[in-house]
Amino acid sequence: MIPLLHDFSGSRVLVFGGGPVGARKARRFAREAEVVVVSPSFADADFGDATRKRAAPDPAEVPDWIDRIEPALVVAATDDSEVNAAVEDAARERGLLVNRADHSGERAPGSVVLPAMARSDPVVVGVSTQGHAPAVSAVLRDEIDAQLDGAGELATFVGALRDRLDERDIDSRDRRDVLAAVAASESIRTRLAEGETDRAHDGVEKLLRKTKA
Ligand SMILES: C[C@@]1(CC(=O)O)c2cc3[nH]c(cc4nc(cc5[nH]c(cc(n2)[C@H]1CCC(=O)O)[C@@](C)(CC(=O)O)[C@@H]5CCC(=O)O)C(CC(=O)O)=C4CCC(=O)O)c(CCC(=O)O)c3CC(=O)O
Ligand SMILES: NC(=O)C1=CN([C@@H]2O[C@H](COP(=O)(O)OP(=O)(O)OC[C@H]3O[C@@H](n4cnc5c(N)ncnc54)[C@H](O)[C@@H]3O)[C@@H](O)[C@H]2O)C=CC1
Repeated sequence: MIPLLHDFSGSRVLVFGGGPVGARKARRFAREAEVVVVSPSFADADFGDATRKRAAPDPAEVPDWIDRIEPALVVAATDDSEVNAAVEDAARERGLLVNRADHSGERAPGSVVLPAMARSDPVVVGVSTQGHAPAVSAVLRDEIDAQLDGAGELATFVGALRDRLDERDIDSRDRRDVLAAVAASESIRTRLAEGETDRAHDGVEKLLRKTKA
């Protein structure tokens, strides 16, 4: 399996199953997609901004739900494996992305796994065991999360620096060297994490003088 980032803004996601797992998936996707959760009952959990529809479709009724909602991705998170299988089949027939929450290990071709995630926007890290051991993904995610201090600020800062360098007369090799040096600079990252943006800019100027840019 290959990790990809997919932008779901403007898309719909349909979740079958309103238990804790359906809620977790709904919350995740509701950050940017319009999410609908179909279930006969809903756990006392945070579903983000998802719309809840109370219904218990049997396997034969699943395709109709998908055709009505027109999602880009479908999640099968019920506790009924026949319903989950019908969700997977109907999604696949329609060429939609499908995440099946009740399967691990060997995956059907074309299936989607949700990784454990650590974020320091705009930096995002996903960890997966390709379905084999989700608890391991969660532990590794916690370890990575502890290392992300200042990562988001650094990415935002270096992104803006790229634009500023485009306005300077700097050759492309020097540009790359400066960006790599700033990205790797512990002191600039620490200053940014502490909100000392001016001092981070001083650090950049020092590096630029070294490359005579
Ligand atoms: C294949 C996958 C499908 C998918 O994409 O959903 C899947 C499948 C299954 N999970 C099961 C169990 C658990 N899942 C978790 C936790 C998480 N599971 C997540 C993802 C995935 N789980 C995908 C693979 C990810 C990868 O590649 O590593 C995370 C990372 C992301 C998320 O779900 O958002 C999230 C961490 C969230 C976070 O902390 O952020 C815990 C730990 C806990 O709850 O504390 C347990 C109990 C311990 C255990 O059993 O290992 C079971 C058995 C159910 C049963 O037997 O009842 C199945 C089905 C099966 O094994 O058949
Ligand atoms: N991916 C993951 O991280 C995990 C996956 N699982 C798997 O995911 C499944 C769901 O986990 P939980 O939320 O903990 O289970 P749960 O049993 O608490 O919730 C299942 C939900 O599905 C609903 N449901 C039942 N029939 C339905 C139908 N025909 N249509 C729509 N909804 C229906 C139920 O009303 C309930 O709200 C489990 O059966 C298990 O196989 C379990 C733990 C973690």
